[in-house]
Amino acid sequence: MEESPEELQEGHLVSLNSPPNRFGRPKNDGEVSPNLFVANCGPAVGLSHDDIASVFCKFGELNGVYGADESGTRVIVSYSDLGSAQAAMMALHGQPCSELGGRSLYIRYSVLQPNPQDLLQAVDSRPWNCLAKRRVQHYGYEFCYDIRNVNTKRCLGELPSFLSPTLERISSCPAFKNADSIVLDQLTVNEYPPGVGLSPHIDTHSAFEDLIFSLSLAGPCIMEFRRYEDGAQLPRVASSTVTKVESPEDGSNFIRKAIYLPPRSLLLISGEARYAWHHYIPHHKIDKVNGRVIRRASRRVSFTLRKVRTGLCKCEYPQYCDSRK
Ligand SMILES: O=C(O)CCC(=O)C(=O)O
Ligand SMILES: [Fe+2]
Repeated sequence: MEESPEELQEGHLVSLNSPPNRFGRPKNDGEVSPNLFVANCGPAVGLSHDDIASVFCKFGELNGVYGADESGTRVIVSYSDLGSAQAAMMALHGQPCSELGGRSLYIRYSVLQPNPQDLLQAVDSRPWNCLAKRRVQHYGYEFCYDIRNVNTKRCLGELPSFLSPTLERISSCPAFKNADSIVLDQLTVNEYPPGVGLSPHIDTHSAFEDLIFSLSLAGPCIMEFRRYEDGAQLPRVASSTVTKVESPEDGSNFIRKAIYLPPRSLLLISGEARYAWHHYIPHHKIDKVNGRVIRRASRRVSFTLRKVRTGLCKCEYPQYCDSRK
Protein backbone atom coordinates (compact mmCIF):
# COMPACT_ATOMS: atom_id res chain seq x y z
CA MET A 1 0.00 0.00 0.00
CA GLU A 2 1.23 3.50 -0.83
CA GLU A 3 1.90 5.81 2.10
CA SER A 4 -0.12 9.02 2.02
CA PRO A 5 1.83 12.31 2.18
CA GLU A 6 0.30 12.92 5.64
CA GLU A 7 1.82 9.69 6.97
CA LEU A 8 5.19 10.56 5.53
CA GLN A 9 5.15 13.99 7.17
CA GLU A 10 4.61 12.46 10.58
CA GLY A 11 7.91 10.64 10.45
CA HIS A 12 10.95 12.38 11.96
CA LEU A 13 13.73 13.63 9.80
CA VAL A 14 16.79 11.53 10.45
CA SER A 15 20.12 11.72 8.73
CA LEU A 16 22.70 8.98 9.10
CA ASN A 17 25.33 11.11 7.45
CA SER A 18 27.49 13.78 8.97
CA PRO A 19 25.76 17.02 9.96
CA PRO A 20 25.29 19.68 7.27
CA ASN A 21 27.12 22.20 9.46
CA ARG A 22 29.86 22.08 12.03
CA PHE A 23 28.84 22.00 15.67
CA GLY A 24 31.00 22.94 18.62
CA ARG A 25 31.10 23.51 22.36
CA PRO A 26 29.62 26.91 23.35
CA LYS A 27 32.33 29.51 23.99
CA ASN A 28 30.35 31.44 26.59
CA ASP A 29 28.86 30.28 29.90
CA GLY A 30 25.11 30.03 29.72
CA GLU A 31 25.02 29.85 25.93
CA VAL A 32 22.06 27.74 24.84
CA SER A 33 21.07 26.43 21.45
CA PRO A 34 18.48 24.25 19.69
CA ASN A 35 21.22 21.64 19.15
CA LEU A 36 22.23 19.06 21.76
CA PHE A 37 25.42 17.05 22.00
CA VAL A 38 24.37 13.66 23.41
CA ALA A 39 27.01 11.21 24.64
CA ASN A 40 26.67 7.56 25.62
CA CYS A 41 24.35 6.48 22.85
CA GLY A 42 24.71 5.72 19.14
CA PRO A 43 25.17 2.91 16.59
CA ALA A 44 28.33 1.57 18.32
CA VAL A 45 26.23 0.60 21.36
CA GLY A 46 23.34 -0.81 19.31
CA LEU A 47 21.18 2.35 19.16
CA SER A 48 20.43 3.63 15.68
CA HIS A 49 19.89 7.31 14.93
CA ASP A 50 16.26 6.36 14.33
CA ASP A 51 15.98 4.89 17.88
CA ILE A 52 17.47 8.09 19.32
CA ALA A 53 15.18 10.30 17.22
CA SER A 54 12.10 8.39 18.42
CA VAL A 55 12.95 9.42 22.01
CA PHE A 56 13.98 13.02 21.35
CA CYS A 57 11.10 13.80 18.95
CA LYS A 58 8.72 13.71 21.94
CA PHE A 59 10.07 17.14 22.95
CA GLY A 60 9.62 18.94 19.64
CA GLU A 61 10.28 19.00 15.92
CA LEU A 62 13.67 17.56 14.96
CA ASN A 63 15.89 18.79 12.14
CA GLY A 64 17.90 15.61 12.39
CA VAL A 65 20.16 13.29 14.38
CA TYR A 66 23.77 13.20 13.23
CA GLY A 67 26.95 11.43 14.30
CA ALA A 68 28.92 13.99 16.37
CA ASP A 69 32.20 12.28 15.48
CA GLU A 70 33.53 8.89 14.34
CA SER A 71 33.04 7.21 17.75
CA GLY A 72 29.51 5.95 17.11
CA THR A 73 28.63 6.80 20.74
CA ARG A 74 28.09 10.56 20.46
CA VAL A 75 25.40 12.29 18.41
CA ILE A 76 24.07 15.73 17.68
CA VAL A 77 20.32 16.05 18.10
CA SER A 78 19.17 19.18 16.29
CA TYR A 79 15.76 20.74 17.03
CA SER A 80 14.06 23.45 15.05
CA ASP A 81 13.55 25.54 18.20
CA LEU A 82 15.33 26.26 21.44
CA GLY A 83 12.41 25.43 23.78
CA SER A 84 12.33 21.81 22.58
CA ALA A 85 16.06 21.40 23.21
CA GLN A 86 15.69 22.87 26.70
CA ALA A 87 12.79 20.50 27.48
CA ALA A 88 14.79 17.47 26.29
CA MET A 89 17.83 18.60 28.29
CA MET A 90 15.71 18.94 31.48
CA ALA A 91 14.07 15.55 31.04
CA LEU A 92 16.94 13.40 29.76
CA HIS A 93 20.31 14.70 30.94
CA GLY A 94 22.01 12.40 33.44
CA GLN A 95 19.03 10.04 33.60
CA PRO A 96 19.00 6.36 32.65
CA CYS A 97 16.75 6.23 29.58
CA SER A 98 14.62 3.07 29.52
CA GLU A 99 13.83 3.43 25.79
CA LEU A 100 17.55 3.59 25.01
CA GLY A 101 18.61 0.38 26.75
CA GLY A 102 18.66 2.03 30.21
CA ARG A 103 21.76 4.02 29.29
CA SER A 104 22.47 7.31 31.13
CA LEU A 105 22.73 10.12 28.65
CA TYR A 106 25.21 12.96 29.01
CA ILE A 107 23.80 16.03 27.25
CA ARG A 108 25.12 19.54 26.68
CA TYR A 109 24.23 22.34 24.28
CA SER A 110 26.12 22.45 21.02
CA VAL A 111 26.30 25.54 18.83
CA LEU A 112 26.36 25.76 15.08
CA GLN A 113 29.63 27.22 13.91
CA PRO A 114 28.96 29.17 10.75
CA ASN A 115 31.69 28.56 8.22
CA PRO A 116 33.05 31.86 6.82
CA GLN A 117 34.06 30.16 3.55
CA ASP A 118 30.46 28.98 3.02
CA LEU A 119 29.17 32.52 3.52
CA LEU A 120 31.73 34.02 1.13
CA GLN A 121 31.11 31.33 -1.49
CA ALA A 122 27.35 31.87 -1.19
CA VAL A 123 27.54 35.60 -1.88
CA ASP A 124 30.24 35.24 -4.54
CA SER A 125 27.95 32.90 -6.47
CA ARG A 126 25.19 35.55 -6.50
CA PRO A 127 25.07 38.81 -8.51
CA TRP A 128 26.72 41.89 -7.00
CA ASN A 129 25.50 45.48 -7.56
CA CYS A 130 28.41 47.78 -8.36
CA LEU A 131 28.57 51.12 -6.55
CA ALA A 132 31.30 53.71 -7.26
CA LYS A 133 33.96 52.03 -5.08
CA ARG A 134 32.46 48.88 -3.64
CA ARG A 135 29.98 46.12 -4.44
CA VAL A 136 26.79 45.31 -2.51
CA GLN A 137 24.00 42.76 -2.27
CA HIS A 138 20.70 43.22 -0.46
CA TYR A 139 18.42 40.53 0.93
CA GLY A 140 15.01 40.85 2.61
CA TYR A 141 14.59 44.47 1.53
CA GLU A 142 16.68 46.60 -0.80
CA PHE A 143 18.47 49.54 0.78
CA CYS A 144 18.20 52.56 -1.56
CA TYR A 145 21.29 54.74 -1.19
CA ASP A 146 19.66 57.80 -2.82
CA ILE A 147 17.00 58.08 -0.09
CA ARG A 148 19.10 56.28 2.58
CA ASN A 149 16.07 54.11 3.34
CA VAL A 150 14.37 50.85 2.43
CA ASN A 151 11.25 50.39 0.36
CA THR A 152 9.14 48.49 2.89
CA LYS A 153 6.46 47.83 0.27
CA ARG A 154 8.86 45.72 -1.78
CA CYS A 155 9.96 42.68 0.15
CA LEU A 156 12.60 40.61 -1.67
CA GLY A 157 11.70 37.49 0.34
CA GLU A 158 13.04 35.81 3.44
CA LEU A 159 16.70 36.00 4.38
CA PRO A 160 18.62 33.28 2.50
CA SER A 161 19.18 29.89 4.11
CA PHE A 162 23.00 30.26 3.99
CA LEU A 163 22.52 32.80 6.79
CA SER A 164 20.67 30.43 9.16
CA PRO A 165 23.74 29.24 11.14
CA THR A 166 24.79 32.89 11.62
CA LEU A 167 21.31 33.92 12.82
CA GLU A 168 21.16 30.94 15.16
CA ARG A 169 24.60 31.78 16.57
CA ILE A 170 23.53 35.40 17.18
CA SER A 171 20.32 34.44 18.96
CA SER A 172 22.05 31.85 21.18
CA CYS A 173 24.69 34.27 22.47
CA PRO A 174 23.93 35.59 25.98
CA ALA A 175 25.75 38.86 25.22
CA PHE A 176 22.97 39.65 22.75
CA LYS A 177 20.18 38.82 25.18
CA ASN A 178 17.77 41.34 23.60
CA ALA A 179 18.45 39.92 20.17
CA ASP A 180 16.17 36.88 20.38
CA SER A 181 13.13 39.14 20.63
CA ILE A 182 13.83 40.83 17.31
CA VAL A 183 13.62 39.01 14.03
CA LEU A 184 16.31 40.35 11.72
CA ASP A 185 14.87 40.68 8.22
CA GLN A 186 17.32 42.76 6.18
CA LEU A 187 20.85 41.90 5.10
CA THR A 188 23.28 44.14 3.24
CA VAL A 189 26.51 42.54 2.08
CA ASN A 190 29.30 45.04 1.37
CA GLU A 191 32.53 44.13 -0.39
CA TYR A 192 35.30 46.70 0.18
CA PRO A 193 38.51 46.45 -1.89
CA PRO A 194 41.69 47.25 0.13
CA GLY A 195 41.82 50.96 0.98
CA VAL A 196 38.11 51.58 0.38
CA GLY A 197 36.05 52.76 3.35
CA LEU A 198 32.64 54.19 4.08
CA SER A 199 31.76 57.83 4.74
CA PRO A 200 30.54 58.82 8.22
CA HIS A 201 26.83 58.22 8.68
CA ILE A 202 24.11 57.23 11.12
CA ASP A 203 21.83 54.53 9.72
CA THR A 204 18.50 56.31 9.13
CA HIS A 205 16.47 55.98 12.33
CA SER A 206 13.16 55.46 10.54
CA ALA A 207 14.66 52.72 8.33
CA PHE A 208 15.83 50.24 10.96
CA GLU A 209 15.17 49.21 14.54
CA ASP A 210 17.74 49.55 17.32
CA LEU A 211 20.05 46.54 16.91
CA ILE A 212 22.48 46.58 13.98
CA PHE A 213 24.86 43.65 13.61
CA SER A 214 27.87 43.63 11.34
CA LEU A 215 29.88 40.48 10.68
CA SER A 216 33.35 41.08 9.20
CA LEU A 217 34.79 38.43 6.88
CA ALA A 218 37.92 38.07 4.73
CA GLY A 219 39.95 41.20 5.67
CA PRO A 220 39.92 43.45 8.76
CA CYS A 221 39.11 47.15 9.10
CA ILE A 222 38.96 49.98 11.61
CA MET A 223 35.55 51.40 12.34
CA GLU A 224 35.52 54.84 13.84
CA PHE A 225 32.59 56.20 15.85
CA ARG A 226 32.08 59.96 16.03
CA ARG A 227 29.81 61.93 18.30
CA TYR A 228 29.49 65.43 16.97
CA GLU A 229 28.96 68.28 19.42
CA ASP A 230 25.36 69.31 19.09
CA GLY A 231 24.75 71.24 22.29
CA ALA A 232 23.81 68.03 24.10
CA GLN A 233 25.95 66.71 26.94
CA LEU A 234 28.83 64.65 25.62
CA PRO A 235 28.72 61.07 26.89
CA ARG A 236 30.98 60.26 29.82
CA VAL A 237 33.69 57.90 28.63
CA ALA A 238 37.18 57.05 29.86
CA SER A 239 39.40 59.93 28.75
CA SER A 240 42.23 57.61 27.72
CA THR A 241 40.12 56.04 24.97
CA VAL A 242 38.63 59.22 23.57
CA THR A 243 40.28 61.74 21.33
CA LYS A 244 38.75 65.13 20.81
CA VAL A 245 39.75 66.31 17.38
CA GLU A 246 39.07 69.03 14.89
CA SER A 247 37.57 67.34 11.85
CA PRO A 248 39.76 67.96 8.81
CA GLU A 249 36.71 67.69 6.56
CA ASP A 250 34.27 70.16 8.02
CA GLY A 251 35.97 71.87 10.96
CA SER A 252 33.28 70.71 13.38
CA ASN A 253 34.15 69.26 16.73
CA PHE A 254 33.56 65.68 17.61
CA ILE A 255 34.84 63.00 19.90
CA ARG A 256 35.78 59.66 18.48
CA LYS A 257 36.38 56.07 19.38
CA ALA A 258 37.97 53.65 16.97
CA ILE A 259 37.34 49.91 17.06
CA TYR A 260 39.40 47.27 15.26
CA LEU A 261 37.18 44.71 13.52
CA PRO A 262 39.15 41.54 12.77
CA PRO A 263 37.81 38.95 10.31
CA ARG A 264 35.12 36.72 11.86
CA SER A 265 34.17 39.34 14.46
CA LEU A 266 30.59 40.42 15.02
CA LEU A 267 29.90 44.05 15.93
CA LEU A 268 26.64 45.12 17.57
CA ILE A 269 25.69 48.79 17.28
CA SER A 270 22.75 49.72 19.52
CA GLY A 271 21.38 52.46 21.78
CA GLU A 272 23.42 55.65 21.84
CA ALA A 273 26.03 54.21 19.43
CA ARG A 274 23.29 53.40 16.92
CA TYR A 275 21.22 56.59 17.26
CA ALA A 276 23.69 59.37 18.13
CA TRP A 277 27.16 58.35 16.90
CA HIS A 278 28.22 58.37 13.27
CA HIS A 279 30.12 55.29 12.10
CA TYR A 280 32.86 55.55 9.56
CA ILE A 281 35.45 53.32 7.90
CA PRO A 282 38.56 55.36 7.04
CA HIS A 283 39.83 55.03 3.48
CA HIS A 284 43.23 53.58 4.45
CA LYS A 285 45.30 50.64 3.18
CA ILE A 286 47.13 50.47 6.50
CA ASP A 287 45.64 50.86 9.98
CA LYS A 288 47.48 51.39 13.26
CA VAL A 289 46.07 49.37 16.14
CA ASN A 290 47.70 49.85 19.56
CA GLY A 291 50.94 50.84 17.85
CA ARG A 292 50.86 47.82 15.49
CA VAL A 293 50.60 48.30 11.77
CA ILE A 294 47.81 46.21 10.24
CA ARG A 295 47.66 46.02 6.47
CA ARG A 296 44.24 45.67 4.85
CA ALA A 297 45.70 43.10 2.50
CA SER A 298 42.53 41.54 1.15
CA ARG A 299 39.00 42.67 0.52
CA ARG A 300 36.69 42.98 3.50
CA VAL A 301 33.19 41.53 3.13
CA SER A 302 30.69 42.61 5.76
CA PHE A 303 27.25 41.19 6.47
CA THR A 304 25.11 43.90 8.07
CA LEU A 305 21.93 42.53 9.63
CA ARG A 306 19.06 44.75 10.68
CA LYS A 307 15.32 44.73 11.34
CA VAL A 308 13.32 47.05 9.10
CA ARG A 309 11.25 49.54 11.12
CA THR A 310 7.56 49.76 10.31
CA GLY A 311 6.46 52.63 12.62
CA LEU A 312 8.11 55.87 13.72
CA CYS A 313 11.40 55.91 15.64
CA LYS A 314 10.96 56.87 19.30
CA CYS A 315 14.63 57.16 20.28
CA GLU A 316 16.02 59.54 22.90
CA TYR A 317 18.07 61.47 20.33
CA PRO A 318 15.60 63.71 18.46
CA GLN A 319 18.44 65.87 17.09
CA TYR A 320 19.55 62.91 14.92
CA CYS A 321 16.10 61.45 14.26
CA ASP A 322 14.35 61.79 10.89
CA SER A 323 11.08 60.60 12.48
CA ARG A 324 10.93 63.93 14.42
CA LYS A 325 11.54 66.24 11.46
O1 LIG B 1 30.62 47.39 6.57
C1 LIG B 1 30.15 47.55 7.67
O2 LIG B 1 30.50 46.89 8.66
C2 LIG B 1 29.13 48.64 7.93
C3 LIG B 1 28.18 48.91 6.81
C4 LIG B 1 27.27 50.04 7.15
O3 LIG B 1 27.51 50.82 8.02
C5 LIG B 1 26.01 50.20 6.44
O4 LIG B 1 25.73 49.46 5.47
O5 LIG B 1 25.21 51.09 6.84
FE1 LIG C 1 25.83 51.98 8.63
